[in-house]
Amino acid sequence: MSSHALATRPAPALLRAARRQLLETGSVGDGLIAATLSHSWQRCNGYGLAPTGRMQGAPHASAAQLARAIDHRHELVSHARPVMEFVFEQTRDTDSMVILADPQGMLLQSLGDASFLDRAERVALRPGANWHEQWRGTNAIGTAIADAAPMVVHAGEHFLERNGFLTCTAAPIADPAGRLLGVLDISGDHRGYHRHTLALVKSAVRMIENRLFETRHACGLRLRLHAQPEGLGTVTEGLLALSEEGWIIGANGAALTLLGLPQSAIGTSMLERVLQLDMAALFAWGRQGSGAPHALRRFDGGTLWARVEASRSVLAAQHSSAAARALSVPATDALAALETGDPAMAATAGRARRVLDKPIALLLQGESGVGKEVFARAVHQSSGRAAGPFVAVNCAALPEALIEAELFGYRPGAYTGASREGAPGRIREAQGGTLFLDEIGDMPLSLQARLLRVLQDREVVPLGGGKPVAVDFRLVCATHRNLTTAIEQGSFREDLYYRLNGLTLQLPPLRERQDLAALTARMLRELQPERELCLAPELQRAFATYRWPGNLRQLQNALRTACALVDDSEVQIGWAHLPDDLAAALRCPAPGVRAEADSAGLRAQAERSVRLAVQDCPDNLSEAARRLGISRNTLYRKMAEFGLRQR
Ligand SMILES: Nc1ncnc2c1ncn2[C@@H]1O[C@H](COP(=O)(O)OP(=O)(O)OP(=O)(O)O)[C@@H](O)[C@H]1O
Repeated sequence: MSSHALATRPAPALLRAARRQLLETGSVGDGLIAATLSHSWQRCNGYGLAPTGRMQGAPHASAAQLARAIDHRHELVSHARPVMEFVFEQTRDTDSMVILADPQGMLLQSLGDASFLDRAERVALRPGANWHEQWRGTNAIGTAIADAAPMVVHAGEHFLERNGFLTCTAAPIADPAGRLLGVLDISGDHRGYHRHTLALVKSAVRMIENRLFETRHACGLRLRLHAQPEGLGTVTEGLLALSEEGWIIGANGAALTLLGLPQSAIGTSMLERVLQLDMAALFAWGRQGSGAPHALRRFDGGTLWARVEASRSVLAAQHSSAAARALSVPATDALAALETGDPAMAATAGRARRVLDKPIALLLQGESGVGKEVFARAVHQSSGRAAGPFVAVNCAALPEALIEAELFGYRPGAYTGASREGAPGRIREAQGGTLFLDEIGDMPLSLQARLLRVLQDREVVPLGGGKPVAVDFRLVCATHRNLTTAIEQGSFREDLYYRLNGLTLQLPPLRERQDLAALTARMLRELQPERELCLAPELQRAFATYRWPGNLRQLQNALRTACALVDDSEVQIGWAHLPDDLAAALRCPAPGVRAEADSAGLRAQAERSVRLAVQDCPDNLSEAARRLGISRNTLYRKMAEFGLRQR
């Protein structure tokens, strides 16, 4: 990370000359002031900010919004707080304050000298205020976010003159997957400027990042790295989290520096590419458990010292999968293929694995597009029924009469339009395998009663009568609805719910997953196996803060488009390769405080998008759904909600 850390600050006269030039010509000539500063000033000019006079309405969160934001970032806040207190102790009585901000520039918490607080209050340097550059011009917090780098903004370097009495030093805080989590800042009276403040902020950020890393990867395979063995265990050590196959799934900044890797390597690189090492040896060291440092060779000949740590369960799992490999049994099941480093997803797969071959029905819950059907297939493939059929039925897609025939089968001539041969029905087709009932919450009540009978009696009676036929299948259901609410409202049978819900598994929405980088890398490999494509770093950052309303489906569609647009000579996916609507959504400043309240606006926006997509593809709703990054079922629901009719 480069930092705008000048040993000496530019003279006020130089700053004045540069500012005049900016206001007169719209840009600042090379060499007058540091490039980081002139770029930031030009951005502020572009935002239409005026350096003098009254400030335009910057957003300020209400107490409830602030509490929600703190709650949303509770992991960051809880790890940052003790470090902030430590930093505050170091800076006490220096007319300054220590501040934590979120990635949108909203101040979450602060600790300050009483003597300075009054003046800070005047420029809204208090929790709830937003210090994004767009509102407050060049400032250490906002500019550190914009440049993803540590930043010092001193006195007249602030774009708004009203902030000129401040000296501010900030550094971004990244999570172990390289995503921006927040910013730590020390702000004070400009007369108290001290060059060592930058070093203090940087090491405080390192402490917070290391604490986050230790919590996130407490259960996996970890490597501590340092150029000297004595450096292991200190705040300067590199920290790496690895998957069993050796993928780098988490890292702190020091580890990336030691290995000479960019942040984009997290989730996309294997450790064997940068170090001469054998994963089996790594596990063996972990099993020794002595904590002794081992020497590792970089391909450039340098030596690094490493300490290996792994939880017992990881070591045991690796041991049994190594044994399975030795017996040439597939080492990983289909569920393992869905684990790309997200702890919630790994826990869900682990719970499913425990009941794989037991007669326990699974109920998958999660938003549209999180991969419920993919998960159901993986359960099937990992189970003893893998050789049998996997039959998926979408209960929301068909009218009641058809779904009844589709599911339970019918005898010849059972109803008008029935085929002459009759049909066994999807339940019987699942014989010996898995029946997946998607959108079970949308199943009509009358069919719920029939399904309940099938599950109780384990036999099906086809429509039109006849002898019951015994059936044996594994049931997996999925819904995005809250079935308990549906029961209260009388639209779902409670007795059926208990039959379906042997075990409920919750699949996390993409915005909450910690493995976005690894997941993206895997999707890119699957889409273009013969190429090594990766995301441009600025896109990675934008992806990490986006909400992904369409979840994995939306991500996969975006990457599919990008793969189609990227030239053969290119290795990085950039803005130009994204679908226009996604690029626009990613570019618009993160919603932060402003958009939160505006759910009516969001609804109107959603309605507009759905109308446009349906207008564009009136005869192909699958295509319309694909463009919107939602499933066809969701599109039908949205069309009904917005009063749009199918042609
Ligand atoms: N682990 C994964 N890796 C790659 N792609 C995935 C993964 N999980 C899901 N997808 C992709 O995301 C899309 C949505 O998956 P799926 O249909 O399983 O979601 P869903 O939760 O059942 O959606 P809905 O509720 O809308 O039916 C599919 O195109 C699928 O290929």
